[in-house]
Amino acid sequence: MTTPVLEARDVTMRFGGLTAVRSVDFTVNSGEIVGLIGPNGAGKTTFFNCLTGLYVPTEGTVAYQGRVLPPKPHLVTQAGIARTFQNIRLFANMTVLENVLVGRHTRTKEGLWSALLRGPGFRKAEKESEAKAMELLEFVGLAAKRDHLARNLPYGEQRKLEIARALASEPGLLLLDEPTAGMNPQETRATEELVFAIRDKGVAVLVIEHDMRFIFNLCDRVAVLVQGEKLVEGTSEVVQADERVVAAYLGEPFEGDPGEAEAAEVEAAEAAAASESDTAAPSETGTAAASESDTATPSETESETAVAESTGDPEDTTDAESTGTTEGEAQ
Ligand SMILES: Nc1ncnc2c1ncn2[C@@H]1O[C@H](COP(=O)(O)OP(=O)(O)OP(=O)(O)O)[C@@H](O)[C@H]1O
Repeated sequence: MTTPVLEARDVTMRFGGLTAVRSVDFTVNSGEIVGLIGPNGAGKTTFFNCLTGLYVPTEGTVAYQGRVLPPKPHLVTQAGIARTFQNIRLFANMTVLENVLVGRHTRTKEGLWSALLRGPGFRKAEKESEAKAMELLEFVGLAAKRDHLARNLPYGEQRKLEIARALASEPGLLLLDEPTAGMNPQETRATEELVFAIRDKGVAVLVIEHDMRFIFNLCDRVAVLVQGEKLVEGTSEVVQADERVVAAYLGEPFEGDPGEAEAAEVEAAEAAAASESDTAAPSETGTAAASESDTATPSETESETAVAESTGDPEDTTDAESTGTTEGEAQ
């Protein structure tokens, strides 16, 4: 029987005047792999951050196994939700094993004094933790590299290590933010197998990814965010066949487009402003030239944006998201 693991209700996140996520309802059931897709800037990571307590949603609630979660990352992890990040976040100068042991801290009972005095209780707990961490390293295929520094692992293995560390907190739900970003096809395929194996261990998975083949192969259900709103949700077949999804990715407007009302408002305001200025200064010379240059500007800006966007995708490897965590990056 499937039961809801995660239930987000009416989640909205605003940054000043910008609504990045708008009234999103979302459920992940036990045993499911669910995909969250959408064009750049659709609000996917913001929504993840609301689920994991990094952001306090402006409105709405997030519940895990029926209990509303406090918006605090460590309490969310303790409750049973773990995540990886778009930009890899490992302790670069720690070993592979140590990175996984850090992930276990929410599941160990030994306190600070016990750790400092290294009493028998602490040593026993430490042994158990190490055995569990090694099991996870076997699971992701990194056991042989237990003593390597995280920073020396190849990129694909750093991603695996992040997943092992997330699993170390023994979650019931794992959130993966672009797990195959920067991977070659073989690594992507291996990640797909790994996610299936995680699900088979009884952990539900929610994954954000831009690689559509990966998503549609992997997921039992896919939700599409566009401009902060959930546009479509269904099986891979349903989502792939929905013309609104294709239009959203191609940037074409469609009926009921979440941005349509706003665009109409802006157009109406611009038209009103133009007709006011026409009435105010009907005989001014140079109006035509000014309006020509005005119309030229947006397309110049667009092409600048297009160039900026086409010069690679640096965000995934070097930029840190501002999360307030104290973790170091491996790169
Ligand atoms: N901390 C923040 N402060 C202000 N605006 C933000 C913040 N984080 C995200 N945004 C804005 O919210 C919107 C959604 O961004 P978000 O990163 O969630 O999108 P995304 O779907 O994850 O995009 P991508 O696929 O490119 O990672 C964007 O317009 C972004 O600029």
